[in-house]
Amino acid sequence: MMAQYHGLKAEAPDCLLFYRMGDFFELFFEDAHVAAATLDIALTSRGDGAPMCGVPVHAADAYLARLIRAGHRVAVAEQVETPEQAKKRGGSKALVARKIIRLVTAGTLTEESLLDSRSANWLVALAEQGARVGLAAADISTGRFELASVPSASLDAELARLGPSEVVIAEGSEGPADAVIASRGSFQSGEGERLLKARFGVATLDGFGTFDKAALAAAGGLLAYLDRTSQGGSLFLQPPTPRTPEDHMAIDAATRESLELARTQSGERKGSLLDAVDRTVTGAGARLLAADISAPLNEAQAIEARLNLVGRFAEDGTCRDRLRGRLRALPDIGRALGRLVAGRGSPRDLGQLRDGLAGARDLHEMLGQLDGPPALLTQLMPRLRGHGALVDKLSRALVQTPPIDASDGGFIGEGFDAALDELRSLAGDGRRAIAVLEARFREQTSISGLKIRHNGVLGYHIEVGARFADPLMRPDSGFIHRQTLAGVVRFNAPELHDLAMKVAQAGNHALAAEQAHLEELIDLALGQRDPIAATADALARLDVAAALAERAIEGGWCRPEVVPHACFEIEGGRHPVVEAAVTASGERFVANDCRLSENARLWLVTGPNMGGKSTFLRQNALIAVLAQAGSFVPAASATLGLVDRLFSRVGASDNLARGRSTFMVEMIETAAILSQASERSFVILDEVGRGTSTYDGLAIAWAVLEAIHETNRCRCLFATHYHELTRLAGRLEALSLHHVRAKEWKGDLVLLHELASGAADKSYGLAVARLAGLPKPVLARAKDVLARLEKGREKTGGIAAGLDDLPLFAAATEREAEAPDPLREALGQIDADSLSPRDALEAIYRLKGLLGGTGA
Ligand SMILES: Nc1ncnc2c1ncn2[C@@H]1O[C@H](COP(=O)(O)OP(=O)(O)OP(=O)(O)O)[C@@H](O)[C@H]1O
Repeated sequence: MMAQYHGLKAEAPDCLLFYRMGDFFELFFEDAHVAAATLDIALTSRGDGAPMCGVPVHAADAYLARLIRAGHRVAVAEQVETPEQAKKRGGSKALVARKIIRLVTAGTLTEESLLDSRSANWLVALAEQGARVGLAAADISTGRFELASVPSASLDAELARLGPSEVVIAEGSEGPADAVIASRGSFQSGEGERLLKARFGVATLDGFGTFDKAALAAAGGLLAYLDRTSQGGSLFLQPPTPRTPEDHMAIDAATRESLELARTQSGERKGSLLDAVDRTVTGAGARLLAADISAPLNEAQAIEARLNLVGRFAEDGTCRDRLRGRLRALPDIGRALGRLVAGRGSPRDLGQLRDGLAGARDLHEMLGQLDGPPALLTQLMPRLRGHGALVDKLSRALVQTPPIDASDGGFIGEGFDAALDELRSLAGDGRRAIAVLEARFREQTSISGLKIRHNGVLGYHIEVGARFADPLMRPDSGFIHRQTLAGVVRFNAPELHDLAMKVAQAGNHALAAEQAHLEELIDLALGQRDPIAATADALARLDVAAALAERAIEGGWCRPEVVPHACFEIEGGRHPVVEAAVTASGERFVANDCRLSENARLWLVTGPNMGGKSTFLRQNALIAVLAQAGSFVPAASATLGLVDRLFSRVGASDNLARGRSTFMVEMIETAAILSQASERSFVILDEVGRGTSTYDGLAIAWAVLEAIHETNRCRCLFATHYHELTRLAGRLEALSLHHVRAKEWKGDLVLLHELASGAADKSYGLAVARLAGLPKPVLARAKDVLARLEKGREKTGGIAAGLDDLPLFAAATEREAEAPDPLREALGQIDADSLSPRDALEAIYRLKGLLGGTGA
C-alpha cells in the first residue's frame, strides 16, 4: 500500500495527499503533521510507526476549507474500483486501485461550502514577455475568464484589482511570493492559442477579440494548470474576454490600500468603501459590485448608462422594492452552473437553475411594464428570458426541494416518468406487504412484541425479545436464526426474504432510473450554459443598480455629472465610511465642498491634527471612484471630468504601525505619481515628506508640490503640517490655500471639521496634545520650548527663510536639463545605417567607456 501511496504523492509533491481508505481520507508522514496541526485533529501512527491522521469522507469539505484557507493545496486520491473488482483483477490480496481525481487549490474551488458567496474567486496566471506581462484570470465558480496584457509596471495594480486567491507563474519568472510555480512549457503563446482553440472548439480566436503574445502565453499557463488541477475533468469557462486596462480608471495597489476600497488596511471587508456602499441582495450582485468598485470606468457613455439605470430605480421606489424582494429570493444560478459543469453538481443545483431562471422570467415580465426603460435595461431584458423549455422540464422532473446528495434518490417528482412511478409503487407495495406479514407473524407466533426491522447488515429481519425466541429456534418453526444480541434475537423467513428481494430490486431500479434522469437533465442544462450565464450576469447587474439606488436614497446621495473638462466640483461632499462611524457615535458629519478646475487644480490643506484633513482628501477620491463606477455619490452635487488615474499617498509615519511603510516606500510611491500622473489624473497626498527630518521633509514636499503643479498638472489635494508650504500660493497660480477650521473656547480646542479658504492661523498642536491627555508638566514645558522657537523664528525668518528668492521650478529643471550628457551626445552622433559590424562594436566599447566615466 505504501508503494501506491508514494507513487501518488510523487504525482503531486506540492500538495497534501488525501488518501481514501474506506470512509476516511488518510494523511501520512509530513502531511499528517501539517494537517493535524492545522485541523487540530489527533495524530496517530500506523503499525510501522508512520505518522498518520484522517478525516471522515462525509465531513471532508469542512476540513478541506480549513486547509485551503491556511494556504495549503490538497490532492484527493480516490478509490477507483471496488474491493470486489480489485480481487477479480489481481487475486485476494490485490490492492484497490486509487487515482488522484482532483487537486483542490484556493483558485479552483466550486463548492458552495468552500467559497464566499459575496466574493469572486480568481485564479490568475502570469506570463512575462519582454516589458509586458500577460494576465489570464478565471473564476471557474462562475466561468468568468479574462485575458489582458499590461506593462510590467501596471501588474501590481491589476493584481490588486482582482485580489486573486491563487497566482500561477512559470518556473524562473517573477511573481508574488506565494505564487504556484508551474512548468514553463505551457506558458507559450503558441500553446495558449492551441489550448484556447481546442477548449472552445474554434478555428480562430478572432471572434473573442485580439490577444497579444503575452496574453496568449498566460492563457496557456492557466489552461494547463486548470487541466492539471481537474485532472482532465471538465470545468466551467466562458469564452475569454479581452480586458483593456485603459478602459478603466488606473488605481495602483498602494492607492487601493490607502483608500480601503474593497478591504481595510487590516484586510477586512467591514470598514471598506465596498462595505459602506453594498446593499445588494444576491451573492452575484455583491461580486459584481466589488468588481465595479475595483475597476471604475473610463468612458463617459458607459458610466452614463449605469447611472441612468440607478437613477431610474432611485426614482421609482415601488419598482425598486419589488425588484429587490424578488432578487433576494433567487438562488445563485451562476455558481450552481459552475458546479454542474465541473461535474460536482447535485439535484439541488438543478433545482436552483429551475427557480432562478423562472424568477428571471418573472422579472422580465415585471420590468417589461416600465415606461421608457433606460438603454441598459433594454439591453439586459432579452437575457432574462428564453429558458422556457428548460424551466418547464426541470419543473416537471424535480421535486420542490431536491437534495444535495443524489445517491439516495428521491429528487425526481411523481408523474414525470410512469415507469419510475411504477417501480416506486412496487417498492411501496412490497413495504406494505411486509407490514401485513409482520401482523401475520405476530398472530401465528403469539408474540405481540415481534417486529420486522431493517438495517444495513441484515436487511429486513424479524426481531423478538430473547425470552420469546425459543419456539422460533426450532427447525420446523419456519424461521431461520440470524443473530443473537443481548436482549433480542433476530430471524429471517423465506416469505420475508422474497418480499425483501422485491422491495430491494424495485428500489435499485428506481434509483437507476432517477440517476439516468439526472444525467439527462444536467446535459440539457449544460447545453444552455452560455445563455444561463448571461442571465446570471443580467440579474447581477440589476441587483447592483437597484442596490446603488437604495444606498443613494438611504444616504441622500446625488447623481454625479460627468463633463469633458478636467474639473472636480463637489458641493457638500461626505466620506461614507467616516460618516457612518461619526453618526453611530451620535455626532454630526460636516459636509465639505471641493472645487478644482483647470486653472485652480491644486488645493493645499492645512489645519490641526484630527481636524479632518485626511477625511476630506479621501472622501473626494472615493467620490471619483463611485462616480466612475456608475454610482450616485455622497454629496449634494458633483460635477467631474473623467479621472484616468487615481493616486492616494499617505506620509510614512501614518503607516508605521503596520511595520511596512517606511520613508523609502513613501518616496518610491511619490516617484510613481510624479512619473505617471497626467493632466486627467486625480492625486491626494496626505502629509508627504513627514517621514523624515523637518528640513528634508519640507524640501521634498515643496519640490513635489511644484512638480505636480508645473509638470503633471493634475488635480491634486495636498494636506500638510508644513505651514511654510503656504508660501507657494504666491508662486503657483493654480494652487490655493484651504484649512480645516478649529477654535479655542474656554481654553479647550474645538475641531469644527469644516473647510475654509486660506491657511490655518495656528497649528494647535499643543491643544491637540492636551485633548489627548498629555501630562500637565510636559505640556507646560512644551509651551516654553514653543515660545522660544517662535521667537527664534521671528528673528531669523524660521526654517523657510531664504525660500522666497528660490528660482522658479521651471528654471531649475531647465538648468538640470541643460547640463550636457557626453553619453547622449556621442550616441546622437552615431549614424547607425553607415556602421559596419566592426564599427558598431567599436562604438559600443566607446559608449561603455563613457558610461564608466573614463572616456574612449
Ligand atoms: N467632516 C467631518 N465631520 C465630522 N467629523 C469628522 C469630519 N472629518 C473628520 N472627522 C472626525 O475627525 C477624525 C480625524 O479626522 P482626520 O483623520 O481626517 O484628521 P486629520 O486632520 O487628517 O488628522 P492628522 O493631521 O492627525 O492626520 C475622524 O476620525 C472623524 O472622527
